[in-house]
Amino acid sequence: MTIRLDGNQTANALMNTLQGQVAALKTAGVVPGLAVILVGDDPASAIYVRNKRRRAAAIGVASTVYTLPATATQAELLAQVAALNADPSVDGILVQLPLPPQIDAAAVIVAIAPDKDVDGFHPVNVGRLWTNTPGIVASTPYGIMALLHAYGIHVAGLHAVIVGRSNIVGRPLAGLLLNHDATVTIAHRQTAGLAALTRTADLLVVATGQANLITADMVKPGAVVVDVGMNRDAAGKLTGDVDYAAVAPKTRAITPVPGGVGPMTIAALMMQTVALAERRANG
Ligand SMILES: Nc1nc2c(c(=O)[nH]1)N[C@@H](CN(C=O)c1ccc(C(=O)N[C@@H](CCC(=O)O)C(=O)O)cc1)CN2
Repeated sequence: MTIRLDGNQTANALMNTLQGQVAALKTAGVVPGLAVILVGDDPASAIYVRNKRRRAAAIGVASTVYTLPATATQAELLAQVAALNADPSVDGILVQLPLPPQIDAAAVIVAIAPDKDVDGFHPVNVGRLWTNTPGIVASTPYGIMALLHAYGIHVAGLHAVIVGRSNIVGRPLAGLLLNHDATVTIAHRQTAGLAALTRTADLLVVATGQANLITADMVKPGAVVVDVGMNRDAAGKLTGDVDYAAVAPKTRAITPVPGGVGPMTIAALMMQTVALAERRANG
């Protein structure tokens, strides 16, 4: 029988644990602080930021959202980052992506203090991941690993195929899976023979932004399938990159969209914010 990897349920369980950790921190005089910078008026980003704030409030993390207009300059954004770097009450800083075109996202990420970079996008944290001394890791890959762990799915020895090579998902997930002894292949737009490759995957992770890219014939029977896609159809309905109805019966386990990886992304952000606050509490 196929296991539905329920991100909502798993995230809620993790939140309960985090609530206890935050209460213990507060008793020790430390309130975990999360700063979120939102630039512009992308509607999806506004929803994700609102959900981050709600999740933070629910477990007792003090979160502040700094909203800058779509016309904000690079200098204004860097000044905001610098102020938060210097604020001792802030444990984690993140800049919601995507950014407006006049902003150089890489330059902004590199300006965040690496030990406050709760998104794990700073090159120092990327280097830590790829040298297998990870501290903070990108939230979506971290959330995927937590989801697999919650369902007792061990990746050691599995052939993991990741379709998508973004800095937010594909690349950091490859590092994490490798660190957990999976054999990893990353596929992308230029990969020839995608279907032949995905059919070799024991663990197939898809993060392309192409609705229904993965069809049943592209999946090995008994594979674990993780769908990171978030696509809106003409009616506004959210779908993943995997044809869920056709693929699910072939799999050992699969994430739904919505309710799979998305909620785990925010849970992972909270886990890492609390971990940074614990680091502060422990000196
Ligand atoms: N600075 C960052 N920017 C972005 C990140 C990130 O990790 N850091 N990831 C994504 C957006 N994102 C979090 O920021 C995110 C996306 C989706 C979800 C989620 O819960 N999705 C729901 C569906 C929501 C809906 O109906 O639209 C689900 O899958 O069930 C959470 C977080 C890009 N930017």
